[in-house]
Amino acid sequence: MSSQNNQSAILIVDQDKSSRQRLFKALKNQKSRIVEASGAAQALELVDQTYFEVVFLCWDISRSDEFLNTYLEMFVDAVVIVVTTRPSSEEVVKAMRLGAFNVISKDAPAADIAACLAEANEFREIQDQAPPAVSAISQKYDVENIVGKSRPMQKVFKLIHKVAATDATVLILGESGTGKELVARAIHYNSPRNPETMIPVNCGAIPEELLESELFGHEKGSFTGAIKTRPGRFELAEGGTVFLDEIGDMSSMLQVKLLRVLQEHQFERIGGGKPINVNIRILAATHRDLETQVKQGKFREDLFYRLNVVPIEVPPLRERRSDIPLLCGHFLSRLGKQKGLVPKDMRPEVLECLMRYDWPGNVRELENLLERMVILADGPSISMEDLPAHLANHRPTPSQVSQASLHTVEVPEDGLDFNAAVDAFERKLIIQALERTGGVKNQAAALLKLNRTTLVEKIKKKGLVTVGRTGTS
Ligand SMILES: Nc1ncnc2c1ncn2[C@@H]1O[C@H](COP(=O)(O)OP(=O)(O)OP(=O)(O)O)[C@@H](O)[C@H]1O
Repeated sequence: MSSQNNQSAILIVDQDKSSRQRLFKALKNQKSRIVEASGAAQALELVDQTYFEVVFLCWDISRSDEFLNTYLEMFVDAVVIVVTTRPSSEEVVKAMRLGAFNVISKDAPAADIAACLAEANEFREIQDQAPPAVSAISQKYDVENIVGKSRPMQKVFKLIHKVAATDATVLILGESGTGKELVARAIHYNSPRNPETMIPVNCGAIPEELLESELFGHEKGSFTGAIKTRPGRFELAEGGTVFLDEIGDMSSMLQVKLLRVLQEHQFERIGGGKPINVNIRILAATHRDLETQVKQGKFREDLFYRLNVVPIEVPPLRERRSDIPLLCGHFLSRLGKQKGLVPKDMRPEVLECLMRYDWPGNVRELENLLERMVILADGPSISMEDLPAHLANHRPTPSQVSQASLHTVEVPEDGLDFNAAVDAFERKLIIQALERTGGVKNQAAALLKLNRTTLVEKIKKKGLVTVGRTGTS
C-alpha cells in the first residue's frame, strides 16, 4: 500500500489544538505530508481515504485499554506512536504490549519527536524489506503455521512482526500448550537472524548441573565425565537465537550467569577462565507468573526486567474460541498430509462441543484429541460417538455458566469500586460475546440474551465502537 503521490503521510490525532500544533511544528521539516485529526470520528474518515505510515496518537494513558485498542485497530497498518503526559515505564510497557511502537512524552523537545519519527521510519523500512510472503501469510491469519483469526491472536501476530524486525529480548507468556514455542520460531524466522539457527533449550526439563553445561559448555576435565571440551548452546547459536523455554524454572545460580550474557554478551565455559563473547538474541518463555515469582524472591528482579523488554502474551484457547474451527481445519488437513491418515471431516455437533469445552491443555490438547479421533473414528466423519465422554458431556447450561462466572468474583479485603467493577464485568462479557460471534452484534446480543439495541447502546457507552472497521455491525 502506498499513500497518494507516493509521498508518505503522518497523522496526528489529538483533541487539543495547541498540542497538535506543537507536534506539527516539530515534524514540519520532514518530507512527509502531515494531516491532523481532532478525534476518533475524523481519524476514521481519514484512514478510509489515506494510508498513513506513522500515526502520532495523543492518549491519556490512564484511560482504559479498550480505548487504545480501538484506536490501534483503526491504524492496523501504521506504526503508532503514543503521545502522553509523562508516561511511567509501566505505562510504556502497557501501551507497547497493546501494539504501540513507541511512547513519548507530550512535552518532549522537538528533536526527540523527530528522532522518534526517524526510528519509526527505520522500522518501517526493515519491515518493507521482509520477505513478501510473511505479510501475505499473516493476512491469511497464519504466521509461520500459527493459526488464529481472533482478535487476541491478531494482536500477537502484530507484535511478532514488530519485534521480529528488532533485536529486542522477548518474554513470551502463556499457559502450557498455547503455542509459545511457535511464537518464538515465528519471531526468529521473520528476523534478520533467520539465516542462522534458533536453538531451543527447555530449562524446566534439564537438571541444573546439566543445564549449566548445555548452555555455557565446559572445558575438558572440568568435572567427572567431562572427557572433552564441549561448546554450549550459547556458543553454538552464534549469530542466531537461543529460545529459553520454561525460564521460570531456572535456578538462581544460572539466573545470575544468564543476566551476564544479557548484559555483557559474555560468559565462561565451566572450568574455563577465558571470557567468550557471543552475538545472540535471547527469546524466553514461561507458563509461570514471573512477577509473582519475583515478589516471592524466586526469580531475580533484574533478570526479569532484562527479559521482559517486550512481553508477548499468548492467550489461552478458552479466551479465543473463535479460533477453534480454524484450528480444527488446520490440524485435520495436516494430519492427512503429514501422518498419512485418511482425511476426515467433522460433524457440526462435534465442533459445537469443542467450542464449549475449556481446553485446560490449550491448543496442544486440541491437536492431540483430533489425532486420536481421526485414528479411531470408523466412518468418513468424526461424530459424537468418537468424542471422549468428558467432552461429549460437557454441556454447561446458561445458569451454570453464570454461576461459574460469579464464583470467580470476590470482594477484595480493602473493598472495591462497585460501579467500576460492574462496568468492567459488563465490558468483559460484551467483548467476549463479540469475539465469539466474529463481531456480529445480532448474534452477540442473542448470546447475552439482550436485545440488539441495548447491546449497541452499551457498546457505544463503553467506548467499544469499532463499527465498519472490524465488522462488529
Ligand atoms: N495457533 C496455533 N496454530 C497451530 N498450531 C498450534 C497453535 N498453537 C499451538 N499449536 C500447536 O500446539 C502444540 C503446542 O504448542 P507449543 O509447544 O508452541 O506450546 P507452548 O506454549 O510452548 O507449550 P509449553 O508451555 O508446554 O512448552 C504444538 O504442536 C503446536 O504446533
